[in-house]
Amino acid sequence: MGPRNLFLTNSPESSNDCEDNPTRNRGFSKRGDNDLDPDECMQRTGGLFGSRRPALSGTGNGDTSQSRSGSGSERDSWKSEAGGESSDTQGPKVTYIPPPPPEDEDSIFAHYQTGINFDKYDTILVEVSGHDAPPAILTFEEANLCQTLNNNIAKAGYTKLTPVQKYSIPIILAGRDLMACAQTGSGKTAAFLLPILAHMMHDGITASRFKELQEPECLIVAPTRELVNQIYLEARKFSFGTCVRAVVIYGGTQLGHSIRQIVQGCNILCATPGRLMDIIGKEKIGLKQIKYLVLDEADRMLDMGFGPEMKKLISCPGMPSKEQRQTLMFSATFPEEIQRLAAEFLKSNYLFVAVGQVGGACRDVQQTVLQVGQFSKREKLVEILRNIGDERTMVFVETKKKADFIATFLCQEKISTTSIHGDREQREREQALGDFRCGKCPVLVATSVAARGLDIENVQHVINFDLPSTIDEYVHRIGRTGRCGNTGRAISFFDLESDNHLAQPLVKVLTDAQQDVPAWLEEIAFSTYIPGFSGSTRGNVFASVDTRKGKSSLNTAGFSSSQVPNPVDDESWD
Ligand SMILES: Nc1ncnc2c1ncn2[C@@H]1O[C@H](COP(=O)(O)OP(=O)(O)OP(=O)(O)O)[C@@H](O)[C@H]1O
Repeated sequence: MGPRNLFLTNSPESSNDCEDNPTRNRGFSKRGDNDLDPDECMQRTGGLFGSRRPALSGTGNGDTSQSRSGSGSERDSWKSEAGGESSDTQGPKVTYIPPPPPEDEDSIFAHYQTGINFDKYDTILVEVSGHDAPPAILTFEEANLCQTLNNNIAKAGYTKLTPVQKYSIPIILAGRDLMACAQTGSGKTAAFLLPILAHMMHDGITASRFKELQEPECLIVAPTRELVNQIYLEARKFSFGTCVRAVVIYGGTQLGHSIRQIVQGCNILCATPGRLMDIIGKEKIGLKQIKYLVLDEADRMLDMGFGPEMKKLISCPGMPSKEQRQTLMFSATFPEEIQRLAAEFLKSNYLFVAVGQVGGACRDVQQTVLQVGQFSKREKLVEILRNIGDERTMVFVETKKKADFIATFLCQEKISTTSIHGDREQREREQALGDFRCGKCPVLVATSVAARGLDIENVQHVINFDLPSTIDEYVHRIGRTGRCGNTGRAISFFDLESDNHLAQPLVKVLTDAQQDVPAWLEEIAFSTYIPGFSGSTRGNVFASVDTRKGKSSLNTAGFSSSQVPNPVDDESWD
């Protein structure tokens, strides 16, 4: 079974798609980029939060809200820009209506098993910084959740808290703002959903009913459509049997469909930024009642790609000030400069939870780095995939065109493959993910649009056909395997022509995750040492704790100078 319509690139639905902009646009670009697809989101650069994107031809896919050169003050520019999808004259309408998820209880609570290393989570060091942090809880019982929530937790197969849950749940229950950083696949979604739902239940939320303007209590934003959909399914699962209604809206789908979902009632809104701003602009969502604002993959939501949108969101009319709402940020990576930006969204007394090392890779993923030149990559990939057999494998490449190209190539090699990237129509993306999830196509070729958050059962392998531009992206990509205590493998092709700037951070990530570091990689890391190097676009590749603690403490949990050759020291990895 081959990928369908692989060459339906540049479809009208997707030409605005800004999900495929990896953190490459945070500055340091490793390649000449000549072979890269035009990355629309590069146009968003020009200063953190400061830039306005130039007008694109409005195609109305709803994941972007540019298209108007808004006039007037910054404060009300949200409205004119948010009209991005509203004009029917701006190109073909998006008509895709995603199929509703199954409603039966078994499907709602379907889950995969925790892995053999689940109990090892208990040994991971956790650091909480900030004042007056409530103590961690050790069991779900200690959280004192209502019976319905406890039933749902049990039906979801959760018997034991993960570390990020132990610390985050009491913090959120205590009403505190939170920035939490924990390894991929360690349960961050439930860490924010459960306490929010507990509060809502406790506050005696009124059942949602049909209204033209809905005023949700909770807003969850995430960078990709598939991820918000996944968060929505989790919210629906945990709110099962309650009167809390969760709704999901995202670009690439019919706007009218999003509106119809919302007007039926909405307590928890899960949204991608562009579609959210469109809907706010259409006055279908009012923000006055927002008590919880969650930024999942928060570092991504605040970087130059989505940061301006998030800034607009918090200055939308009606949005309660940070003092009046609870703001929660979660990610596996949190570069220092982004932590500083985040402060604008959070109360000054926010708490910072670091489970293990900020930006560290999950130790349940066995990482291998192979030296493979550009022209040998395809052959090597086929060799590896033939050895892997039918085990589910995600193959990451750097560009959308390459994703199509490699997927087609693999199909020609009789390896059942599908692909997901920002130039595919939403219908195709969902079909691809579905085919991969169910094992029909055990190989998924993906761009970074699939790097973050996706929780797919049984992904045993991640192959970085192309290494990403940043080490953060690498950590997220390999985190698609080795989830929830299960083990996984990641193989990365390191091209000496283009990847040398990643050698230092890679050595660091491998070492911290107790992986073998190839001698040749260490040598490159050593020889490409640049004092004050800030490649990889992370201000400090090894920021390990709360930036409020200052530089000196940043190194405590992250870096041991004995782990890399001299003269590289903590600071020099900056
Ligand atoms: N306490 C728990 N017990 C059992 N399973 C859990 C528990 N918490 C979470 N899970 C499951 O673990 C998987 C990973 O959780 P989740 O997707 O929330 O991870 P994450 O930390 O957000 O990962 P990422 O950084 O990749 O976004 C999910 O399938 C989730 O249902």
